[in-house]
Amino acid sequence: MNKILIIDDDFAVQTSLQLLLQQAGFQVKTCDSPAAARELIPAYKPTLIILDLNFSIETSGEEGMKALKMLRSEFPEVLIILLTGWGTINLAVEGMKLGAKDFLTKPWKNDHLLQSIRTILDLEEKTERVSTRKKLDQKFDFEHIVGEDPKLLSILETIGRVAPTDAPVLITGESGTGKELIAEAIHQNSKRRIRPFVKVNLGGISATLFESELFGHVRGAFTDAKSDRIGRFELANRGTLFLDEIGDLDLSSQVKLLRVLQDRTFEPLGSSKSKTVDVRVICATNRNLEEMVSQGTFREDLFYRINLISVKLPALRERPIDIASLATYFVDNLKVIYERPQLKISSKALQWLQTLVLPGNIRQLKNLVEKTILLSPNDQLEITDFQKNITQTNTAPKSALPEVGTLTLEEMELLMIRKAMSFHQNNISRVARSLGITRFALYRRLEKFGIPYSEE
Ligand SMILES: Nc1ncnc2c1ncn2[C@@H]1O[C@H](COP(=O)(O)OP(=O)(O)OP(=O)(O)O)[C@@H](O)[C@H]1O
Repeated sequence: MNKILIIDDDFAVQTSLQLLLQQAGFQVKTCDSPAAARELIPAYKPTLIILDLNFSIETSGEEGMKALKMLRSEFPEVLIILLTGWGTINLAVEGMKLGAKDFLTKPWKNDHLLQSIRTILDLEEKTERVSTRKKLDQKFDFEHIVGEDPKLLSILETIGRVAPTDAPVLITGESGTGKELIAEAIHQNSKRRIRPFVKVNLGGISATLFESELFGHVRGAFTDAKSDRIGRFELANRGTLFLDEIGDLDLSSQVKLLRVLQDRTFEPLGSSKSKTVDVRVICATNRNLEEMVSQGTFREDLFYRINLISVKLPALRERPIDIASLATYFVDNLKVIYERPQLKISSKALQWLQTLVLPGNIRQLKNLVEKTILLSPNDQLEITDFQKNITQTNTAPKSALPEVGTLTLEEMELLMIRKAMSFHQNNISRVARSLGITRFALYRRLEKFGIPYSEE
């Protein structure tokens, strides 16, 4: 049984938490100071500690932070959840940086607290690593997600593991890398799957629209509000809310979002009646939120609230081994839709597709395949069929170097190797010669980038 220790100098808080957690099946002890906790922990060996940051002797929270530092350094294996008031939420953010697993604001909601504890314990327990696609498919439902690149497999492993918990997930990655697909897969593999998956695109949304869209409004709340409207939070109740382009949200909306994520309550625009919801939140963005936090354009507390788990999807150019299976998958789907059962891609064309620079990632590859199918009368699609549908900017740079900042040196190296492989039809000696390296050095790089080859 998991053991919990509550550290709080308020007797009322101690008893109410103890009662709640015991009823939920945990073994619980309480103490009223960090010093007492230090005595107790070695013998009691709690799995998780709930630490109140605001001891009543002083309200700045400094005492609580000192306690957290002590606990992290002396008992690093114990999981810690912080309790804090709204006034000191910045301390909780500092606490997350020091290794606390989550923070809750007072007054806490019992079910929210229990959910947070269970999620954190669950995540700690299931650390088993699965490595092959086959194994993952036996355990989870990733039906529409194609790919075997190790970077993708490790992402699928993570989302499979966290899907059943209520942990918020932040998905980052360039446009078209499959963020929405991953969000859907998390929902699909969770116990919320029979409930709604609601998507909201926050890109370019104004502050008023944000409120009425997410929280709903009552009739007359503003000039155009002719009738009541249910917000997306309520629609997603007991399901999953997918907030796309979270990095585009303005600061005043960020604070409103933080409140509802903290308290799980909100008021529709124009209403004073609070509503409570049970929603799992998944966010996505192609922006760098950490950088935005340091520039002050994204709230740090919101950042910590939404990314208990974060996954970064690789760009398609970082997982070229999946290009062939993705293209084949799109053809297999489209041949049914367009009633052309004989459609396929020649192996030369599949190899050629792997040499393309596709800044629009999987979406661009999908569009290219579809356009080619629509415009080509042939059942076997060849390089020339694809070439007609791809604009110059999409193909590998021919003479000029790409813009600074668009590619790293390593990505450039990978592109040049792929281009040379394609040009010399995988003849290793010629490829090595054209790149000015030895065959041995080329093999090493082919291994590193996971480019298939046959030894000479
Ligand atoms: N691994 C994959 N297997 C099959 N199809 C995929 C895969 N990843 C993405 N796709 C397809 O590529 C298209 C783009 O994916 P998606 O919309 O999820 O990307 P995104 O990262 O959310 O893009 P944006 O940032 O522009 O919103 C979709 O049609 C999706 O079904």
